[in-house]
This record gives sequence, structure tokens and C-alpha cells, in this order.
Amino acid sequence: MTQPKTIIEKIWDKNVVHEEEGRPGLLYIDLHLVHEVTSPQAFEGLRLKGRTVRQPKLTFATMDHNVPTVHTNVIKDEISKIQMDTLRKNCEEFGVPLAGMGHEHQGIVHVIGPELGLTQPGKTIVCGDSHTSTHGAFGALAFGIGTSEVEHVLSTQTVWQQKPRTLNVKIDGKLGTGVTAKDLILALIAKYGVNFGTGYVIEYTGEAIRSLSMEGRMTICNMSIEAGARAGLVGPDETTVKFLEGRLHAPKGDTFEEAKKMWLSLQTDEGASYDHTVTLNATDVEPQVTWGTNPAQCIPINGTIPNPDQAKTENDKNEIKHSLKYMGLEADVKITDVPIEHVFIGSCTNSRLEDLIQAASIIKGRKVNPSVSAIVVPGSQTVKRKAEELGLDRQFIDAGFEWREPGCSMCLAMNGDAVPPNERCASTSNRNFEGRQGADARTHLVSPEMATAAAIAGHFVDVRTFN
Ligand SMILES: CC(C)[C@H](C(=O)O)[C@@H](O)C(=O)O
Ligand code: SF4
Repeated sequence: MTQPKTIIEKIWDKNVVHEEEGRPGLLYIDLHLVHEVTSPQAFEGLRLKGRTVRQPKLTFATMDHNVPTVHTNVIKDEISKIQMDTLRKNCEEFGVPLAGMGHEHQGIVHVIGPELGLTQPGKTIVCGDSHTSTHGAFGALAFGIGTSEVEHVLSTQTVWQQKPRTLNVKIDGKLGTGVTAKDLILALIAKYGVNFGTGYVIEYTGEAIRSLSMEGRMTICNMSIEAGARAGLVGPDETTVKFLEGRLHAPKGDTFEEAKKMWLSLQTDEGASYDHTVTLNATDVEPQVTWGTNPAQCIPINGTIPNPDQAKTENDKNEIKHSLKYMGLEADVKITDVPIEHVFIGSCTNSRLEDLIQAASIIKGRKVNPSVSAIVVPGSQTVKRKAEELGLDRQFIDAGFEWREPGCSMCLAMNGDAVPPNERCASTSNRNFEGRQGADARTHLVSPEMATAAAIAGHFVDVRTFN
């Protein structure tokens, strides 16, 4: 009898083309996603070495980090303009399909891959971007790579990888009303810290994960990297198959039926062992808000800002003090008493149609607080179009939100969208590091529902009682 395997080992074994004891393996890549920030030197490398792109059909590029989200044909920022022009030129020269600015499929790379049906179960997927882990929601082995690896994948369609250790994150129980996938992943990182995934690929299992939509699973897998993991995935099921059926690049007709069989059979075997397991009970999770400068510095909405004097170690004490200072917060204050000036609904964590529907559902005819400036940035042109078909743009605009063009936007402030110094933002993105949303900007990570509620209230508020 063959040894029972995890889905992670199955995908690895299917795609590894060369392996030696104690060394990284050479992994064949089924899909290479490309964006304008991490690709220019990689293409330049090919050019200098006289090489071509080995598999242009397995490569797909978009523009996201630098695109302005206010409607314009003029890119003011010179570096942004150069990166985008360079990507266009490179894609033309090397025959790589591109959804550039103005293209109907343009959007954040981790939103468009799944949306176009490029992301599929069992694939190995890479991109020069850490949040490539998002695509793991489909049962793909998807991880971020550096620019030199981007060049390697462009020219050989393979990458050297250390065989991952496997981590089972088992989330049982049921999510309460008003509690989302974003709250689950924040609570998980708050419980185990920002390094518990280091050296591992995570498989998310358990009842709570099974009952999530694909959008929810993407939110969770997206933030695997914030737990230190290279990748995170969810075994494919009927939810996965249903999401992919009819998508532009998904298989069609009989080929779809065959693919479906293959996808559904791609599961961790009964009795397979993981290198490590951690658990969380979804029933206990409340809406979360980060108060500090890493995603683990996070409390439930009814909590208070931690007091450094109650820290367990000297190190923790100093860390809390440092974060409080940067964030301009006092210990022991209720998080619901903290006022905000900005709201950002967007990013590859929470800018899909479902996120926007859920965010809009909180408005109920109310207005954004006059002290808050709030923007909604759809993850892609497709999301934007569909949201407009549903009238979501009107709901947001009527409430006082700005409705923007798709891109990474205020998630990382590379494109003209930034939080001013010492101002506070409730953000649906994934990183709250110092300076992430602009120099001295203060970021609080929350779910889309919690972001809308905060925009209306002008401070953090429990979305479950905000009627
Ligand atoms: C610019 C890119 C390399 C970076 C990443 O790898 O994640 C960005 O997307 C981010 O979220 O910080
Ligand atoms: S939305 Fe943010 S996290 Fe996602 S790829 Fe863009 S910059 Fe990175």
C-alpha cells in the first residue's frame, strides 16, 4: 500500500522534476503571474542573456501596484509610469498576455487569477509577490518568489524550492453572525503569532473552512504569509468547482467534467500525517481589530488596548510600548473609543464582489461620518463592473464613500493613495507595518463589514450590534 499523503505532498510530487536528498527540488510551474513591480529586471535579464519566455501561455501579466485609482490617463508619478510602460513593452516583446491599464480584465493580480479561471486546483502557481498564497484557496500550491526567481521561471518554467514541511490549521465550529473569514485569520495570527507558519505550507481544514465561500477562503489563504508561511491551501470541493465553472480560462464541456473529477480527488489521504497541527474554534471568534504594527497585535472589538505593564516578558513589554507610541494609542482604552480619519475598503485580501456586497450591506441608508474620508477600491475591472450592475457604486457614493478604479491603492501607498502622517485608517488590507499606508500612517486591519461600520460611526464599532 502506498503511504498516505497530504494534498501538499501530492502537488509537490506531481510537479517536481528533479530532487536530491537534502537539497531544494526543481519544481515545474503551471502558472506564472506577473506584475509591474517585480518583473522589469527579470525581463532585462532574459534580454541580456538572449533568452525567451519558455511558456508565454502559462504566463499572465497585469498592472496593479502603481495604477492610479482616480480616473486619469496621465500617470503623475515618474517611477510608476516607467514600471508600467516597461511591463507593456516587455509583454509585447516576449509574447506574454497582459491585462494592462485600460484592459477589461486589469486588476490586482491575486484577484484576476481566480476570476479569469487561471487559478485551478492542483496547479503550482508563482508570482513575484508574497500574497500569491491567495491562490491556495483553490487547492493550488501557490507561493511568492523573488525577482531573480521570476527570471528563472520566465526562462525555464521551473523554480528551485525547498520541499515544504506541512502544517494543518484545523478550524472547527461555526462563524457567528457578523464574523468573517478576515476575523478568523486575524484571530488565528493573534493566537499563534506572526511566525507560526515559518517553513511550512499550511493546509486549512475543518468545518469552518469548508463552510466558507471561495472569497472567504482566499482571504484566509492570502494572509498565510502574515503567519510566516510560504503558502496556504484548502482542498478543492464542490464550492471550488462551482466557482470555476464557466470562467474564461477554465476548461469547458467534457474537459471540464474530467478536470472536475481530478480536482475533487485531490485531497489529503485519510491517515496522512502533517509535520505540525494547530487549532482554532470559529465559534469563539469575534470581530477583530489590530491595534499595533503587526497583524498579531490584534484584539476582539470588545477588547481594550494592551497595557505594557501586563506583558509576560520584557521583550513583549518593549514591543507593546513601541507599537503604542507609533500608533498614538493609550493602554487600557477601549478600541471602540478610538476615532478614525480614514477607511480603505480594498486590496487582494478583501476587494472581491462578495466583500463589497458585505461592506455595502452595513450602510442601510446611513452616511460616512463627516470626520472620515472613505474609499472603496474594487479588486479588478470585472469586480467593478459587476458591483456597478448591482448598484453598489451608488450605495457607496450616496453614503459618502469614494468609488475608485481597481488597483492595490492604499494597501501600500505606491500609487498616490496614502494615509497622511499620524492619521488613522480602518483598512481591509493585510499589513499594518509602520509606514505601510504612507509615512507615519496608522493602520488598523479589519473586515469589510467592520470598515463600513467604522466609516459611519467615526470610530471602531461592533458590527453585530450596529443597527
Ligand atoms: C510589491 C510586492 C513585491 C509586495 C509583495 O511581495 O507582497 C507587495 O505586493 C506587498 O503587498 O507588500
Ligand atoms: S493589494 Fe496590497 S498586499 Fe495585495 S498585492 Fe497589492 S500591495 Fe500586495
